[in-house]
Amino acid sequence: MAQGSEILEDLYKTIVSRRGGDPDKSYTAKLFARGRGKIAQKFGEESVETVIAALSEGREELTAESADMLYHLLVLWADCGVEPAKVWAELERRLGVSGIDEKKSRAKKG
Ligand SMILES: N=c1c2ncn([C@@H]3O[C@H](COP(=O)(O)OP(=O)(O)OP(=O)(O)O)[C@@H](O)[C@H]3O)c2ncn1[C@@H]1O[C@H](COP(=O)(O)O)[C@@H](O)[C@H]1O
Repeated sequence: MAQGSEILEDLYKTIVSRRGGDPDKSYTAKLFARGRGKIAQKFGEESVETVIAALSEGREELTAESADMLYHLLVLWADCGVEPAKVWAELERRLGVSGIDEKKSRAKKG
């Protein structure tokens, strides 16, 4: 099975390729045509559905809702021109930095 990041990179490429496509043939093209507000709204809805699945449904539902949420997040990144590699780099930069320590250093700065 492909690595998670490879799947997300491939999906991102597919999503970008749908820009300007036929909204009757591609759900992604339909989302792009409806604009960033709609894409962000769909991501928000899928995020809430993921929370509901985690709190009151089973692992299968949580898995499916997580996939919906990730797909819509990638459409949002594509619409905003954020490449997945940028996000991987940010996550890599944070590797080994405790979230607790990072928050403390922010409090000192502020
Ligand atoms: N991973 C996904 C994916 N996950 C969810 N969805 C679609 O997201 C939609 C969510 O349904 P909703 O009823 O919530 O959304 P909606 O119909 O816009 O509802 P409203 O907001 O209009 O009320 C469904 O049509 C799902 O099929 C996805 N559509 C596409 N992909 C991937 O994107 C690729 C390209 O898809 P197309 O652009 O459709 O060719 C596919 O091969 C998949 O790999």
